[in-house]
Amino acid sequence: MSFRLQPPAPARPNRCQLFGPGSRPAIFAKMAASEADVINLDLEDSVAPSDKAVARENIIEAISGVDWGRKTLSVRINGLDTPWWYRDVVDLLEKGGERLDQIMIPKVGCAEDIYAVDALVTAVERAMGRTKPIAFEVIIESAAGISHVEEIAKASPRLQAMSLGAADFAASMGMQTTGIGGTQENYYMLREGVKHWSDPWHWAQAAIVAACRTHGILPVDGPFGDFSDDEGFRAQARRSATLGMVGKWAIHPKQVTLANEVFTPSDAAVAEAREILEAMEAAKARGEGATVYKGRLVDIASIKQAEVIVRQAELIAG
Ligand SMILES: CCC(=O)SCCNC(=O)CCNC(=O)[C@H](O)C(C)(C)COP(=O)(O)OP(=O)(O)OC[C@H]1O[C@@H](n2cnc3c(N)ncnc32)[C@H](O)[C@@H]1OP(=O)(O)O
Ligand SMILES: O=CC(=O)O
Ligand SMILES: [Mg+2]
Repeated sequence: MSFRLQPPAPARPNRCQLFGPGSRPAIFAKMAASEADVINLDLEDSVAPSDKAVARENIIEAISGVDWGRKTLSVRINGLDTPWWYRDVVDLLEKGGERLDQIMIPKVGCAEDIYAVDALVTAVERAMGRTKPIAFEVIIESAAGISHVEEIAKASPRLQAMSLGAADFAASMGMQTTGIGGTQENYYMLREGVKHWSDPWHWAQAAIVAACRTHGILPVDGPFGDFSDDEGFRAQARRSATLGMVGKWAIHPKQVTLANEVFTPSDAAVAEAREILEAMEAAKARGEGATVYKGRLVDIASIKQAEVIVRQAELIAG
């Protein structure tokens, strides 16, 4: 470990973030009754421009009017390039009550975007005498966002989570696809006439995970658009979990179970992690830093790997 220690990410479950348009209040209670760890009420791209004001009112009413249980409650505000975002922030904080946990800032391109929202949020919080500071989460979904991902990750102590937004990211990068996440038909290598598909999201995900882990933020995989393709969702989510992401968005309620399944370590994985910790305890008692577990090397780094899995399981168990 460097002299500068890696800070821990917020200790809360974030396996699934369920989205719903703020212009569709009929689904709010269904969202609250879901098994998602985080609820994202949307004011941005799932809401038509003509519905922005009414969606804001719906959400303000629902923040205190719906029982959200122990879920993290987040509202996605409009982007900083729109005329709506400042009113989103001011009204949510002035009229929304203390139950709101988090604001999601979309399409961030640089640290100054976070600074601007932080300044406004701080002023309204002080004016209102709010006692619970609002947390931030951001979406990396543009060429500028991914280019400045590390400076964004350290932009504010309010920042708790960072998602990859595959749809806007693809558009901003000029990617030749209308698919939202997952396998892209034309992204393959050819060897002896056989196609081998690669993962076009991999590098952006890895950059996000590295920035998040450096600064103690939760890295999250964004939407998977084809909600009729459960296996496609699982495959995308498994790759994200393997890379270090802690959860994934659900854009339809049927994706919640899938995300929870993938981002909850299996009983077998937790049992194996605990066995590795025991094997290393025994090794330590013998004065050894390395030993053999099921025919393979485990050493002091394996303790940290096993602890990641055990900590995830404990966090989810509450
Ligand atoms: C891509 C880039 C992004 O920014 S993604 C994030 C922004 N997008 C969103 O928030 C979209 C969220 N999803 C939705 O609006 C809807 O799920 C869409 C995809 C339009 C499908 O809605 P709909 O045609 O009603 O689906 P359905 O008939 O299969 O619904 C079955 C039951 O589930 C309900 N439902 C629907 N959506 C949600 C939701 N997001 N959260 C909770 N419940 C939901 C429906 O009301 C329906 O319930 P019931 O069985 O009639 O009681
Ligand atoms: O906001 C999410 C996206 O994929 O775009
Ligand atoms: Mg987007």
